[in-house]
Amino acid sequence: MLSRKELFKDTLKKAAHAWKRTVELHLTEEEANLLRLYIDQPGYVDLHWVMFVPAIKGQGTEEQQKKWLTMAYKFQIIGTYAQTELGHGSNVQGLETTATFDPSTDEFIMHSPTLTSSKWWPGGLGKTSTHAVVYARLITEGKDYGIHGFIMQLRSLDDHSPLPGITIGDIGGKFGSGAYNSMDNGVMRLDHVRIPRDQMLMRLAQVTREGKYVHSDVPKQLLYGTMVYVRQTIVADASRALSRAVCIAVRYGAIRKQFGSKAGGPETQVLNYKTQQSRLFPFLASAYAFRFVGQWLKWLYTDVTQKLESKDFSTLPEAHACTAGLKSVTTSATADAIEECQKLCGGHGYLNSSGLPELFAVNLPACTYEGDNVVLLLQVARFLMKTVSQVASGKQPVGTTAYMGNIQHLMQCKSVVNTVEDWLNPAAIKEVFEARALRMAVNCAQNISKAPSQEEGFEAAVAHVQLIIVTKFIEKLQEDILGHGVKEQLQKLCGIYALHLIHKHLGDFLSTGCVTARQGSLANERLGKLYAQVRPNAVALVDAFDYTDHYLGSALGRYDGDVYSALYKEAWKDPLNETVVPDGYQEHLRPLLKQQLKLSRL
Ligand SMILES: CCCCCCCCCCCCCCC/C=C/C(=O)SCCNC(=O)CCNC(=O)[C@H](O)C(C)(C)COP(=O)(O)OP(=O)(O)OC[C@H]1O[C@@H](n2cnc3c(N)ncnc32)[C@H](O)[C@@H]1OP(=O)(O)O
Ligand SMILES: Cc1cc2nc3c(=O)[nH]c(=O)nc-3n(C[C@H](O)[C@H](O)[C@H](O)COP(=O)(O)OP(=O)(O)OC[C@H]3O[C@@H](n4cnc5c(N)ncnc54)[C@H](O)[C@@H]3O)c2cc1C
Repeated sequence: MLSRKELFKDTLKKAAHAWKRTVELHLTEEEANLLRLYIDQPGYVDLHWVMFVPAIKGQGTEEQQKKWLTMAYKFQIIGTYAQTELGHGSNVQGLETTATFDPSTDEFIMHSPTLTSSKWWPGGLGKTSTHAVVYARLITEGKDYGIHGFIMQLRSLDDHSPLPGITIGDIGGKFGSGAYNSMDNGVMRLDHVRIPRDQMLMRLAQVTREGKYVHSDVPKQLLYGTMVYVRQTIVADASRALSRAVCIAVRYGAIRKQFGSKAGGPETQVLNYKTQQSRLFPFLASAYAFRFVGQWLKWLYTDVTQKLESKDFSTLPEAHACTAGLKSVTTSATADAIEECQKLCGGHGYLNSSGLPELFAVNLPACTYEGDNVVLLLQVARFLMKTVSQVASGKQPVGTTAYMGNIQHLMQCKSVVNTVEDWLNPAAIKEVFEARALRMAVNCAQNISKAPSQEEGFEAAVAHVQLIIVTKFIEKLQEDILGHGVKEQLQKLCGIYALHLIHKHLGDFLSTGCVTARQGSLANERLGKLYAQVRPNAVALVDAFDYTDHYLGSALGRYDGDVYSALYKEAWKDPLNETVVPDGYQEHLRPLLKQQLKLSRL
């Protein structure tokens, strides 16, 4: 119910309080992250910690890190990540902002040469950030060396006014009433702003005092390293958002009753309807699947980072493909699922008090930021095409593409599934997912030489990423899992996750010959049985997410199930209910009613 200005100020207040508590309680970095996570309101601090600091860590020299991170860690400066422009977001190489080296003063001149080169979108840029890592085309000795990162001070540290030559503001209201409107996404134009040479982030490349451009021995793709880091964290965000929506829809489904009353008996809980289960339980399974794959991705990222530190860059392409692909598949699935959860809750799901509209509006842009999901899947396709060609030339693939080394078998194998129970076998499931992913990638690679098809590459990428998620779920179940019966429940969810994908993408599985129509129908039968088996534990499986009512923010998802009183109470809090007769009655309603009354008497 807050206006945009009030909402923004509220975000500043919360962020300042969280920082105060972080310092007072000597929180570790991980604890401070959790605190920000549970504040649960997008704000400038996200960009500061999640992008500005990592960009300097990844692209700055040791000296630069020492200088800037010391201030950033103490919040003496607030930073953002200013990459996207009005004219270009996905195509990073198409950015237009220039950083021209002037050897006479040992400075870079930062400039926005066109309207489309205005920086546009960076979070916190609009009203808050004092500094930014700005991405611009480096020009020295008359030559354009492409996009590089530069640290710029944007606002005075005394009175917060923009520095000379910098025009800066907020880009305006966004989707939803609250949601991302707490964030001051900004616009910025630069008019020949001078910065010292040593504010170019120089780990990847340097410009000497004389203006010579010098490459480092690290790959230039590390320029994109911050995005890899954030994409990895977004997978965990997606799993969290999805589990919140599912928690609301499952709990409400157990409370809501419609039809089915015979001879005055109780009506049916909507969660017992098969159609409700087949729409909702795949989301429950996905929430767990995304959590496990998110944990694995965090491990992968840490492993790659350690390798990079010792100058081993071999796993960078795989890390890029995994983070891009998983960010894309999990955020798209999550946005779709939250929207569907709204429908699963019927009319009440459409109320703000259900918590679902806000959850949807906050998570929808994750499909776009940190890389548009389609663009990112096309990157995965590019990686797969390269891997297929390496396999063809005898190279043994590793990591998440290791399965491609089994090409002889996977290109011609037939699924062993013969009964409904056979679909309980993780090896049988894994084999059909591997065969589908490989055959789609190989078909795409073969067709590329004839007529390049983006869609084919996109579909192959989706199949590969789904295989990763299924595989990581199966691997998770091979670990020791505490708690009586917990593993059995997770096995059922793993089955639901995999089989619902077979159901959804049956066309792929059939057309690549991985399963027959009969096997497809056995998978559906198995899926129906799994839904029935999960139903008794569905509420416990969402309670296990351990969300407080406060964090869930939903009248429908309350732990105590007292949904109707909560909805009723929430309704009365609406500002429209502050007066019995609404504002506007005297000016607009009363004259109208009186007029009609007069007319009817004529
Ligand atoms: C931790 C807890 C926190 C708790 C707090 C809770 C809060 C949570 C907050 C979450 C915060 C989220 C905030 C979001 C704010 C949003 C920020 C942004 O959106 S920033 C802007 C993001 N922009 C993008 O993502 C742009 C997308 N575009 C690209 O990445 C690239 O342009 C492209 C990859 C699409 C194309 O690159 P380009 O160089 O033009 O083309 P190529 O395709 O030829 O690629 C060349 C070569 O490089 C490889 N490559 C590409 N990207 C990477 C990479 N990232 N890493 C490694 N390698 C990469 C590519 O594969 C090619 O390799 P090759 O061998 O030649 O095939
Ligand atoms: C809430 C939010 C916060 C953001 N925060 C920041 C930030 O802090 N810092 C920052 O720098 N940026 C930020 N961004 C910008 C964001 O990174 C870009 O919007 C994103 O990278 C997508 O780029 P675009 O907007 O140029 O989309 P476009 O690339 O213009 O996409 C438009 C359409 O074209 C399609 N398309 C584009 N290229 C291709 C292709 N090669 N093949 C097929 N289809 C294609 C896309 O799929 C999409 O459907 C933010 C964006 C949002 C929404």
